[in-house]
This record gives sequence, structure tokens and C-alpha cells, in this order.
Amino acid sequence: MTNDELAPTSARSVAAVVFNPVKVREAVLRAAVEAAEREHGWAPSLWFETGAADAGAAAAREAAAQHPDVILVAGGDGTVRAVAEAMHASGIPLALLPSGTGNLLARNLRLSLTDLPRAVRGAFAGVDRPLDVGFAATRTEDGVVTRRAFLVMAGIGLDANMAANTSAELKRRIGWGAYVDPIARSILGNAQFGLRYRIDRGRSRSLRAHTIIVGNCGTLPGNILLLPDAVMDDGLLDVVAFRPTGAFGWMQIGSRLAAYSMFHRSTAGRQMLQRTPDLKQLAHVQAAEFEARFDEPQLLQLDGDTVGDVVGVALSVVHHGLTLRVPRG
Ligand SMILES: Nc1ncnc2c1ncn2[C@@H]1O[C@H](COP(=O)(O)OP(=O)(O)OP(=O)(O)O)[C@@H](O)[C@H]1O
Repeated sequence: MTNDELAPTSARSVAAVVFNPVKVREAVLRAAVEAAEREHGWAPSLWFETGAADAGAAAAREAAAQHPDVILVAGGDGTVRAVAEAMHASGIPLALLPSGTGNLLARNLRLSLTDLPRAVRGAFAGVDRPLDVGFAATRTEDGVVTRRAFLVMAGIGLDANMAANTSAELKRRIGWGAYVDPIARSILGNAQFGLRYRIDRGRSRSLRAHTIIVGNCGTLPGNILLLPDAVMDDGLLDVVAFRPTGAFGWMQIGSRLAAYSMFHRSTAGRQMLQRTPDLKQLAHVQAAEFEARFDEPQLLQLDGDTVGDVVGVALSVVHHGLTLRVPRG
């Protein structure tokens, strides 16, 4: 039976499932979804596969065109990013079934990464919460401007090189440990780049940095808390520029990130962190918009996927641009 034949004809609710067949065990996923349909009296769900050349945009558009009550996304951050970009304006809630390697969005939302039945039940009977959607308008050397969404982070410099140089096979086998080698090489190379930037359309300033990360969420791979002030639905992006000078600078950044992870868990710890002055090597600012022009083309990554070299980027946020459906509690 095709999805058209299954399209909702009655008052029964219906879900759409967009899934990455490379990342999920389809039979297990279908069994969990069918169990939830029976439990909640929903119509049979509509199914859409992502493809090697299209990480989810086409599937998400087809899914949204059927006006389902919720769209479940089974895949990693790349799949979620592509799906959210294509369907966020529809207003249909999105439920995550984390199935990637990093699952950074799910980690930042503190969702279970292993309990598929719970994640599926959450899609059928969870609660809706708003999420800000980041947008990156990039300009390439030949003048082409492209606008893409991101939900977790945009990274320029070391961060984007890490995303580009980490082999998918290694990531699959050893997870985030695969990032150690590219990080080490980038630190030893200590390549900095020059840029001119503006915050919230203010004065243009220049800066040299090793890497710049602009986050909607604060936690990096390996559970490293990079942006302790980042809140996913506050209408703001958190911008941090890594500007270490030599090995000592990297050590200071390392100790500061360790302190974030250690103290952020308690209220007293968070208050102490708020009183601690920013580290010069780790300059941080919150903004609704961050624009940058680079002296040389720089690699950009969005939610872990490399976009390519860009000469400029404007990063902004749509406050409550997406509705997420998450499990209760
Ligand atoms: N049908 C398919 N066949 C082959 N490859 C696919 C197919 N559908 C999607 N892909 C590939 O899967 C990639 C997206 O993977 P996804 O983001 O789901 O997982 P991940 O990379 O492990 O996630 P994370 O960023 O969380 O580590 C896309 O680059 C896309 O090319």
C-alpha cells in the first residue's frame, strides 16, 4: 500500500516517519511504531526514507505535505537538521528517535539514546516544547548565497575541520574518540584565521581566532560543556571564539571547559561560574545575529556536517522556530 492510500481520511491521528535506513533497523522501528499506533488508536503511519544524496529534505517535504499530526525522525544530527530545515515552517511537531553517532541535539535535550520504544511513545503521547532554529546564510567565493538551518551548532575553523577530517567509518567504530586525532593535529598546527565580524548589526570589528562556534545548544561531542549559558529556546545564539596562544592557552581553555562541566551541575556552581570573568582565550557573547567575513575562505560545519568553504556567513536565530514533541517527564 502506498503512502497516498494511507493518507488520513478519518478523524484518527496519523504520524509520519522519516528514517535513515543506514542508521536504523527498519523492522525494529516499524514494530515500535505499530505498537504505539495500536496503543493510542492512531491510523497507520506514513513512511519516508532518506537517501544518500538527500539527507532528508525531500522526505520531510513529502511527509509535511500529508499534514500528519507529528513527524518522527529516525537518524542522526544530519538527518534531523535536513528534516527540520525542510518542515519547520509547517508547524508540525517533530519527535526525535536518536539513531546517529553523535546525536548531539538529543544529548542536549537529555533524551534517552537507547530506549526506542519510549522515544516512539513520546511521539504519540508526549509534550510539545518550542526550540529555536539557527540559520546560516553563507556566501562562497563565487558569490553564491545559501541559507541553511542548524539546531545545535555552527563551527568555523578547527571545529569544521574536525567534522570534515573525521572518517565516517572510524566514527561508527569508536564513536567520538575518532575526533581525538584531528583535534590533536589541528592544535599542533595552530592555524588561526582573520575575520571581520558584527554582533547584532553593531560596529564591525576584526579578530584572529583558531575556531569560532556559534551554538543554539551548549554541549559538544564527548559531553564537553562549551556554552554553559546556551538555552535552546531563548531567542539567542551563544558565540565563542577560541583564541589560544600556544600550548599554555590551550591548557587554560581545557581547564575552563573542565570547570564548566564540573560546576554547571549545581546552582551554587552555576552562580560561581557567572561571577567568573571570561577567559581572553575563550571570548564569549550572546547575540541574535552574528555576521563574519573571512580573510581567507573558511570551512563551515552545521550540526556536524561540513558545508564547505565560505568567505562570509550571517548566523541568526528564529525564536521558537520549531516545535519538538518529547516524552513526558
Ligand atoms: N538511503 C540512504 N543510503 C545511504 N546513505 C544515506 C541514506 N540516507 C541517508 N544517508 C546518509 O546518511 C547521512 C546522515 O547520517 P545521520 O545524520 O543520520 O547520522 P550520523 O552522521 O551518524 O549522525 P550524527 O551527526 O548524529 O553523528 C547523510 O550524509 C546521508 O548521505
